[in-house]
Amino acid sequence: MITVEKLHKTIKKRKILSDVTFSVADGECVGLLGPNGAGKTTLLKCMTGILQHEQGDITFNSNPIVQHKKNIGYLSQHTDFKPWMTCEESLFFFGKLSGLDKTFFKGNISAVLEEVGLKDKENYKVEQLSGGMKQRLGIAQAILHQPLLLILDEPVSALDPIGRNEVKKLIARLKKQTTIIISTHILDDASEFCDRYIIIKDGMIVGNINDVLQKSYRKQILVKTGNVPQTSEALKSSEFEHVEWLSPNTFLLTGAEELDLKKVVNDFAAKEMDITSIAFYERGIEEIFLEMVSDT
Ligand SMILES: Nc1ncnc2c1ncn2[C@@H]1O[C@H](COP(=O)(O)OP(=O)(O)OP(=O)(O)O)[C@@H](O)[C@H]1O
Repeated sequence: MITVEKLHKTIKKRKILSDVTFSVADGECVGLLGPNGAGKTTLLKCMTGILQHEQGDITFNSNPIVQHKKNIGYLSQHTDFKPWMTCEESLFFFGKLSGLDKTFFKGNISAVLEEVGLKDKENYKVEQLSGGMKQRLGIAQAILHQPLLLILDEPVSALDPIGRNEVKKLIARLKKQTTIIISTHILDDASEFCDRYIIIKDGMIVGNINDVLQKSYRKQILVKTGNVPQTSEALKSSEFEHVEWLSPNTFLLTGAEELDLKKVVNDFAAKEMDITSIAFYERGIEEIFLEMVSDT
């Protein structure tokens, strides 16, 4: 379990993180989402010990996280591989640079390259790799020492759809064996592997999308209808808090409390409304994210 409690970080006299508190359970894959400049990279760097925070605590299984550096794998937003080195040499170089035990990680390089799907590229130079392959090499470097916690800063944002797909598949595999915290701008991608999302804005945690999803579920029903004039009349007499027409024959019902779908269907049937489809409306994470980070 990782906990971040009342974290404050100032850079050049400017407050970058304020009172940041959250926790991540073992085995979770948590998305850290926020607009540009929200403080995601700063937060992740504080968690890896690259940056020092001035107030607050970050713990890993109840101990200060700095004592657990060997259990953390980190992929920074911009990898710094040398173009002339091969994949194998790159991993060896970075393993040595981060003070890993040589005998251990040397034997592990082959297995890790296999894990990220680069086994047949071990003698390729970095300059010969595609964007997706480079990012997978970055992840290989982050998992070389078999960390318990993997921190990935924007692993997919700079990639084309093919590269994104390669990296997404890899993350989906890794989440079965490691706790992952991942910052990203691409919400659709995040929804493919994240169990939960933490939203950060202006250096503060503004909420948890899952709480909003849970609270709003069953309060809205999306209906498609064939007989619009009669439908409009029937809705006037109903108990719904709000009716929003999304297209000439589609409307969204909002209840003050959770709605009973079966009852609504029966009521509409009694009023002889021609309903072609009816279901609870599930809001997307993008919609909720934009609402949470908007200034209005
Ligand atoms: N070394 C630094 N010197 C000055 N300001 C900095 C420094 N590092 C970060 N900042 C500022 O801190 C704020 C948060 O930056 P950070 O990189 O953590 O945000 P982010 O959410 O990761 O952004 P992005 O999504 O654009 O990568 C920004 O306003 C940034 O300009």
